[in-house]
Amino acid sequence: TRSTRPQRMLKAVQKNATKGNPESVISAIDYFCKNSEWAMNVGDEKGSILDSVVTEVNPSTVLELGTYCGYSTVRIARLLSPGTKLITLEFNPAYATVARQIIAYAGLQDKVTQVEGSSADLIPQIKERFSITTFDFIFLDHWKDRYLPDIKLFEECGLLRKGSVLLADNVICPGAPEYLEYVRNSPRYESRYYPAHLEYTKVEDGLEKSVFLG
Ligand SMILES: O=c1[nH]cnc2c(O)c(F)c(-c3ccc(F)cc3)cc12
Ligand SMILES: [Mg+2]
Repeated sequence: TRSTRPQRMLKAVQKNATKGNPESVISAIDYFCKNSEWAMNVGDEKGSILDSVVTEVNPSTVLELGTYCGYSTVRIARLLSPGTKLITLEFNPAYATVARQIIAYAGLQDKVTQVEGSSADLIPQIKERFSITTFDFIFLDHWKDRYLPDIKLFEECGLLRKGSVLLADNVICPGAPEYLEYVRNSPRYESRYYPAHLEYTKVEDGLEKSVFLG
């Protein structure tokens, strides 16, 4: 039976990247998406913005919503301080299976805890299951309709502290207008938009960075 796009992406990583070299894994995926098949990785332009925010925050506790094939997981994990782990959540088991192999190929499996399921189910379990009090950094890249309910869930579950940074992908395309309206008008957040483009295209998109003010 025909392979899936994530499986073909994994093959491209295994063929073109160097095992244990995260930069080469990132480059191999970007090359595949620019020259073979578009895929919904955050990409190199928005990925560089992600890198700069992660480096600035230097987080001890990290959550990613939406693993997909692990591209942004690798981008984030490669920048974390020794001993720091990130939790990444994926709803689609086929995506999670490919991500596990791509993260392992990059040699970053010890810095990543993969969880399969829905954010609505996972978020209320995090404190208990992972002994986390609050997150320093959260990357929202799962489903635009879950951005707003999930940020409210973070607040309700006490997972944010003064200074927690949330970075959301795709706030323009496909777009998360209700989320933007909330973080930009709530007195509890300081929000800033980073303009960029939809991965591997000229279409406008960008990242919204929102700092929880407590
Ligand atoms: O569902 C998504 N989850 C997370 N990230 C996405 C993304 O970065 C996209 F570009 C897109 C996307 C898909 C098809 C398009 F035509 C445009 C954007 C979707 C997602
Ligand atoms: Mg995205």
